[in-house]
Amino acid sequence: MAQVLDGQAMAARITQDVREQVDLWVRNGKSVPGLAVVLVGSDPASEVYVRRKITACRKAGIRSIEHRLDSGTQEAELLDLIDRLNADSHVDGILVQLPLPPAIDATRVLDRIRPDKDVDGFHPVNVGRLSSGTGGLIPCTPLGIMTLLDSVVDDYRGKNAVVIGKSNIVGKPVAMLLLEREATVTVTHIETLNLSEITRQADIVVAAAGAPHLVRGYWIRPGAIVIDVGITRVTDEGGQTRLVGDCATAELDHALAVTPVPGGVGPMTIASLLSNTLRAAQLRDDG
Ligand SMILES: Nc1nc2c(c(=O)[nH]1)N[C@@H](CN(C=O)c1ccc(C(=O)N[C@@H](CCC(=O)O)C(=O)O)cc1)CN2
Ligand SMILES: [Mg+2]
Repeated sequence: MAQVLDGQAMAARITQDVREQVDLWVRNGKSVPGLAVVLVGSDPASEVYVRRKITACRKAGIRSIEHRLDSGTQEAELLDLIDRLNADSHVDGILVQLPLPPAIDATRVLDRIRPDKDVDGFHPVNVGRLSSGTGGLIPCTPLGIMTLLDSVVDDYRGKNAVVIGKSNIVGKPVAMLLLEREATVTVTHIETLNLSEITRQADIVVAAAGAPHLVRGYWIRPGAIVIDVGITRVTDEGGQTRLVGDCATAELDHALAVTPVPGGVGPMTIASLLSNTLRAAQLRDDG
């Protein structure tokens, strides 16, 4: 049987660890780290994620400040809010929940966030730092994936890692992080030909295509590690909805380790946001 990497349990440990570091930070006379959470519109999934982020902040002793704007908000109004949060010394991290309504240019909004408050790691300065291996804030899902992988991989050198998906949020940054550890990285996507032949060469597969059960048992070689990033809500014949990952996990008994959906990468995304917020507060304090 493959080991199931319990993201929920690992996220709870990270939250506790951040809590202890925040308490120490405050005992040393520093101000409580603050995270501004911006939600535009009422996308149901975004509502769930934002709620979870705010609950996680409370558990970690981080002050969260919620800014909810209606779906008709003008881009200028949102940029104005970002400017105010950038200038507010009580705000260490700024998070704009994605997706934004189509009328708003998400790139323009994310580029407006001060790089040192960009706890999502989406600003071009942080993207550039990640690709040049020179620090910066790392996007939350890739950071969570690396923490999960680190629990089963000692040394990435000589390992073949295949990433499925080329998004700016997951695929590209996780490829950079794996490359930084000196894994041999292949980035593939939904248009890649002979995908299963490529994944069969992999020691590590990160599936982030958003395609339910794309990765079948025969795609994975015995002893490989499989990280399932996809979360798709499907409705079965009885009208019941459930979450399905990118991997047919029931066919992966021969893997060394797999992440479940739900309860794998998702909770680690939120835990990584807490670590990034504390880090942003510390980096800003250090000057
Ligand atoms: N500003 C950002 N927007 C988005 C990000 C992000 O990192 N920053 N990532 C995703 C959504 N996301 C966080 O925001 C996220 C997705 C999923 C989970 C999660 O815990 N999933 C659960 C299942 C959830 C459910 O029951 O529906 C799991 O996998 O166990 C957390 C955060 C896009 N937007
Ligand atoms: Mg402060």
